[in-house]
Amino acid sequence: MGDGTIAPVHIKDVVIGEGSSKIIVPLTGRTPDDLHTQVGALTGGPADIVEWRVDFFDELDDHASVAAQAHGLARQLDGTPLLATCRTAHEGGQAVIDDRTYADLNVALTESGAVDLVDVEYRRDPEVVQRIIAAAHTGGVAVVASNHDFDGTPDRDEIVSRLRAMQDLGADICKIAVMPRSAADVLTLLDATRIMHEQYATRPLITMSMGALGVISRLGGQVFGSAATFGTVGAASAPGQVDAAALRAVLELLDRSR
Ligand SMILES: O=C1C[C@@](O)(C(=O)O)C[C@@H](O)[C@@H]1O
Repeated sequence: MGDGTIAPVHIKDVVIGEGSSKIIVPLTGRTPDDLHTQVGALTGGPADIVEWRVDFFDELDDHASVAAQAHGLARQLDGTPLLATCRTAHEGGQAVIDDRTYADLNVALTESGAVDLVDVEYRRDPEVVQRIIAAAHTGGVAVVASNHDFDGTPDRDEIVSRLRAMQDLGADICKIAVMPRSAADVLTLLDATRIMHEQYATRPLITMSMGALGVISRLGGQVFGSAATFGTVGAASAPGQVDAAALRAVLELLDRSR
């Protein structure tokens, strides 16, 4: 049981789980040149954290090249924390890889020394998940355990139980994205976030209801206990993400009213 105390996660100058919701901007470039251009467009913008969606990268199979690209991004980001995410096709991403390759890739990323956080799909093979979490923690990389449901919204207890399972695995941050079919589904996600945050969480959560119906959860999720939200500078990485600058304006408005 959580006792209402969430341990914030400190990544460079950013504290997740304290203060305003953090804005995470995804990069979806396929080549080093595309990625360089995308990072260039972030300068002076609202990104607190940048997510590299490694599954979009053309050279995904070459782990040395992935690690080199991570270093290139970290250099160009110059202090903005970097989250590496390989989203598999099981969870709505581009990567069609087996669990062992998934583990090798994520371990290579954590051992590169270039990334600050790594996304781990907690429903991959349990040994694989443990291997990545151990490697990340050995290297001082924070683990964002994740789960995506692009087909629908599980019921409230199921969402809470998935977030609790991620926490029990030793994740530093627990994240879930679900697809609403109705306004009630959006409320289900928000209420599950609230229950988890108030009753069980000992670490920060990131939750969102995707698609057009779910946008409200990306704007106001922090009221219910979501510590970060994804917004775009250019291309989106999931349905329902809104422009990061507009998102910043909304977050500031909410902060001013609190
Ligand atoms: O897990 C998430 C959340 C996300 O799917 C979203 O809905 O904003 C976007 C992904 O890039 C990220 O890895």
